[in-house]
Amino acid sequence: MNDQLVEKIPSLDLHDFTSGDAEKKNKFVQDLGEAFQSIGFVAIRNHGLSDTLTKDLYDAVKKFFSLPDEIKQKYERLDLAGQRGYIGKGKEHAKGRNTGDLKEFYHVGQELSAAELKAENYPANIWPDEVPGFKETTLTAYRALEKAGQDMLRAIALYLDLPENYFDDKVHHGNSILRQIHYFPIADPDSVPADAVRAAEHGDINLITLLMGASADGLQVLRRDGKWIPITALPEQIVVNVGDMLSRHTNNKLKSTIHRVVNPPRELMHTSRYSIPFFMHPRSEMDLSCLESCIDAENPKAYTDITAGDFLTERLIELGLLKNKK
Ligand SMILES: O=C(O)CCC(=O)C(=O)O
Ligand SMILES: [Fe+2]
Repeated sequence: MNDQLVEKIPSLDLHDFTSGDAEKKNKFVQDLGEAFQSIGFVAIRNHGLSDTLTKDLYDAVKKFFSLPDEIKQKYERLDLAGQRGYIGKGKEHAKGRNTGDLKEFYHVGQELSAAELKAENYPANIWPDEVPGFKETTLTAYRALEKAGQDMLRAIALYLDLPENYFDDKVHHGNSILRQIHYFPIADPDSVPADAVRAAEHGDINLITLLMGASADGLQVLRRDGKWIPITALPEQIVVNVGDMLSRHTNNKLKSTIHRVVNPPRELMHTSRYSIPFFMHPRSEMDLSCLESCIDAENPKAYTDITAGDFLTERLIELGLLKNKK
């Protein structure tokens, strides 16, 4: 068990894992595993997203969010539980809260043929007509992040003494979501509920999250001793963290660390913040039961058995995105 209390999240180079150098690969696996057993977050470079792609993606996202609310609302489909398209201001709240977050966002999932979507039981993507290039750029980024996520999961599998390809078939056509977020400007800070924040503290639902744009101020992670640590990623890095599904599957060996996005100082509330997390989900049928190798006398089994699909449904109800049908 790694008991270090770090002041900043560790930085790793994904090229060390993929370059074919066995020594570097082993070190990457160990460093990643130790980081995920303690702070639950790392910053990664050489993740496969070019500067041009990142810039094009942000340009498209900024264009979309600058459209009038009435136009954006054309792409809001609340019957899809916020799983595709636009989700309006204040609609999502963190688990255990009622006040909505100060954000609007857009969700993109797997782009598959109609037959494949039906087989997986996924809704089709929704694309805005008003922003040329939005679809192409978003899908290119989706695929690059999915590839980087697959490499990260291979490293995690090795750290857990599982076959390197353990997660491969589980994430093939997985229910992953690219979330483009706009923390919108607020002209009068007194006009929003006093306890409203950009993103209230939460753990992510999925296996791992790959986050573009965390370098802008605001993102903080909760260290084990209760101290909030600001994330300071470099422009060329993306941040990768453990989500609740992976934490559950490893019986809490890997940590899904609570994080939040705090509001800027009052005089900067009129400014925007953008970020783009990729939530890497497995296929709905993945069994998230705690791995036997992570259960022992000191670490008794902490969770009941559940599939990824059922776990997601449970959490979407808790987030206010899915109405409880019971
Ligand atoms: O905006 C960020 O930096 C983080 C967003 C986040 O944690 C989330 O959407 O789950
Ligand atoms: Fe998050």
